[in-house]
Amino acid sequence: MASVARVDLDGNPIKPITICMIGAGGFIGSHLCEKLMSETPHKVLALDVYNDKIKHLLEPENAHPWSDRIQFHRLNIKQDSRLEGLIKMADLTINLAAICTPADYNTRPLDTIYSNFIDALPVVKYCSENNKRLIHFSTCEVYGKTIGSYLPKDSPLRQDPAYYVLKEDESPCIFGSIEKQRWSYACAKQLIERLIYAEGAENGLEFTIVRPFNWIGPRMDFIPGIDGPSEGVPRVLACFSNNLLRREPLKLVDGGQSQRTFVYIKDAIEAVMLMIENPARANGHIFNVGNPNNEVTVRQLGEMMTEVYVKVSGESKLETPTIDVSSQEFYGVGYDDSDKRIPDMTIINKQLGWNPKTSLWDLLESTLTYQHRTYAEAVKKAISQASATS
Ligand SMILES: NC(=O)c1ccc[n+]([C@@H]2O[C@H](COP(=O)([O-])OP(=O)(O)OC[C@H]3O[C@@H](n4cnc5c(N)ncnc54)[C@H](O)[C@@H]3O)[C@@H](O)[C@H]2O)c1
Ligand SMILES: O=C(O)[C@H]1O[C@H](OP(=O)(O)OP(=O)(O)OC[C@H]2O[C@@H](n3ccc(=O)[nH]c3=O)[C@H](O)[C@@H]2O)[C@H](O)[C@@H](O)[C@@H]1O
Repeated sequence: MASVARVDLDGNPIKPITICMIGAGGFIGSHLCEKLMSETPHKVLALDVYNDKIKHLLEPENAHPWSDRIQFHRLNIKQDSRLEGLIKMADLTINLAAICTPADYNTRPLDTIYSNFIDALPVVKYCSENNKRLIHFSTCEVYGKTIGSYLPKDSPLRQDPAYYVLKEDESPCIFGSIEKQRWSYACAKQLIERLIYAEGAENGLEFTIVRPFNWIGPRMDFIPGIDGPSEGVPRVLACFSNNLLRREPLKLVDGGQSQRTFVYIKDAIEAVMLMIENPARANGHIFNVGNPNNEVTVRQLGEMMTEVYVKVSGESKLETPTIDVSSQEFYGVGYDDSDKRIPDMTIINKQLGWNPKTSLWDLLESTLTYQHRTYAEAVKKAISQASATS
């Protein structure tokens, strides 16, 4: 329910605003819309090509108290003359639209670059020309590889945080060669960040850039063959969930040695809310949003997800829970990987006082409970239909 006397971090009352949210039908957008509808008085113009993940917020038969505060506009920002008008109607634009699954970066590099750079250009331009605030979603991938990854394997400096902790205002962006098309996404995101920063410096655009570090939770991506293409390759949470639901071994790319820090989507959404409602503290900043305490190798993630799934589903563990696959076999030519991603939290702590709360075990428990409840029956049905026709 929208509360009456909501105040910002400086004790000032928060005025209701209208937000133009582009990519509102995706994973992050769906959680942000849910939060804005259930806990604030703000209005959302929700733009996307799809709305399946926010249908529960839009259906009139549910007679939600917020039904006059959310409006869905089905449009593709690549070619739609309504975009500028919608940005003008809002106080703030949040741009989430992007191709952001690694399986696409090396196999559809042109679509990836167009989506993450070219298609975002008009959004930045309209915000700048109409003096509208912009919160743009970039990625932790703009850091690329750590400095430490270039040191000799046995160098003691690899243990020194100066060589791996990622800082918004200091760390370089280190990508592989052009043949490693994996970096097409990170490079496009870096250039749009630079363009937004330049619009701020030269034309006074009020902007905030968000660099998410592996946000995960319910509604992330799709389960192949159930609510997405059978041959599709989603991000790791959905890949491993799919394997667990189908009782197949989890595939560890190049031995699962890469490291990631995972943050629960609900914790991360709190950070975005603080940015929305504290413009004076958020404008002009780039924020890492992640959980430095939840670091694991991908192999450890697979092992933990296996344990958690046994607990929430009541099913037994496979004799061979994981298998190794090469990145070339799994993603094709041109794949490369970030070795390690630990966010420095100094800036977000200082500006917004935000800290993540949820441990990796707890966030996997609630997420895999959701995956099991949502998909287990459908997966069983699909498997039995496939065996009946083969
Ligand atoms: N989830 C994460 O941990 C994470 C990490 C780093 C960066 N990000 C960034 O955050 C943003 C949102 O990520 P997500 O995980 O919610 O992804 P998502 O794929 O679930 O959501 C993106 C949404 O944008 C929409 N979209 C894409 N192109 C569009 C277009 N041309 N016109 C209209 N809508 C379009 C898609 O339909 C989709 O619903 C992306 O910019 C992504 O690069 C996410
Ligand atoms: O989430 C983020 O912060 C960013 O990073 C992700 O990149 P990445 O973490 O590499 O993507 P995942 O698909 O989640 O893969 C994580 C790791 O698991 C591995 N993996 C993935 C899938 C699988 O089945 N097995 C497996 O070992 C990958 O090779 C990679 O090392 C995506 O690029 C973006 O969504 C986003 O910008």
